[in-house]
Amino acid sequence: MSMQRKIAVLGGGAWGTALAANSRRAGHDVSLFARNSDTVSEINEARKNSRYLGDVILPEGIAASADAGAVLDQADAVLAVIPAQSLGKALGELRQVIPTAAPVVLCAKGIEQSSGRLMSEVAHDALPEHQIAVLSGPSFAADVARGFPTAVTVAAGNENTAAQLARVLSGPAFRCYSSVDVKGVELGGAIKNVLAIAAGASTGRGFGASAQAALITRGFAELRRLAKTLGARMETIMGLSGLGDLMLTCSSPQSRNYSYGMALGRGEDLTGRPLAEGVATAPIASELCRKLSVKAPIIDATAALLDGRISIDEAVEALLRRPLKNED
Ligand SMILES: NC(=O)C1=CN([C@@H]2O[C@H](COP(=O)(O)OP(=O)(O)OC[C@H]3O[C@@H](n4cnc5c(N)ncnc54)[C@H](OP(=O)(O)O)[C@@H]3O)[C@@H](O)[C@H]2O)C=CC1
Ligand SMILES: O=C(CO)COP(=O)(O)O
Repeated sequence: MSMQRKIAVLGGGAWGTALAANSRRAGHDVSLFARNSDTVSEINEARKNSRYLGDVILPEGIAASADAGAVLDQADAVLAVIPAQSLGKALGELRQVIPTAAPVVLCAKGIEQSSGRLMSEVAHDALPEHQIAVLSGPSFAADVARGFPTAVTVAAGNENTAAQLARVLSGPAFRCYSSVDVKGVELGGAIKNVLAIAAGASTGRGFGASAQAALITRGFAELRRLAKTLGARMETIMGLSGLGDLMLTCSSPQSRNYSYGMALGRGEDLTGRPLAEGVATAPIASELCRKLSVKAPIIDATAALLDGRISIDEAVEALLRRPLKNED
């Protein structure tokens, strides 16, 4: 059986375009829905998406369109690459035109601020008759768009669906591992963005590498606690979509969340910056932890910092002054 499929990508930003490029390199028929007509023409005519991916040249044959119905027609799999806070509304609007046989792979990393729902919960509510999967892991769009080696995890509740999607979405330099732990995979992606803002803020404020390592490690403990409480598997949290993505995002200014944190730490103007999903996820992640009685002082401090309730120095002082405890 030929592995060639029709892959429909929803979202013409950095990650949607990079995943379209990867799917094309994997030999699929690829169509991409972008709502911006300049993005559509540039992808079709110049094989570029300069607004989001600079001068990266995309593979031939990605068919971009602002007509979602045409993009989704006959699709075998759908990659939903719309930011977390807009995903529910967008999927609800597209429900009638997403083929019910096509699994919908969620690629956004975040928690819906208005409801506290994880992306899979948002999608199940918007598309109750579709199979939902998630793709997450350490993967900068620019790296994937350029065809640099990358590994991610694809999770679906059904083991065969996850394995099939991993086969279909893997490309020459893009290796997908499969998992049935949907919640674990999406939690890692959502929480690492919050922790990356904290790590970036620490760096931007001028604290050293030791502070950064402490924040990442203790932030990871908060992710583990939350994941355990929500029934995710620890192996997932220790894997690509958890620890792997945390390491990547908390250590590179290529990350928009980390660089947002750096700008915050330096006291720079934060208006007009690129998407940093952790900004919207931090307050709801903090609230979720509070509701579940999960101790998450770094997530809480990041939410308070973003909200302007405390300064970085006050946040650090409060973290350091907590009663001494066992390292668990
Ligand atoms: N960039 C990366 O390296 C990675 C990103 N991700 C995740 O992928 C998600 C998307 O990120 P990314 O692509 O980088 O973000 P970008 O900001 O680069 O692009 C977002 C895209 O989504 C479009 N969009 C927003 N709302 C809607 C909507 N309602 N309907 C249709 N399109 C919409 C925007 O359209 P317009 O251009 O018209 O504004 C834009 O093209 C995020 O959750 C991110 O965390 C995951 C892994 C890697
Ligand atoms: O999710 C990502 C890498 O895995 C991209 O991170 P940023 O959204 O912070 O750029």
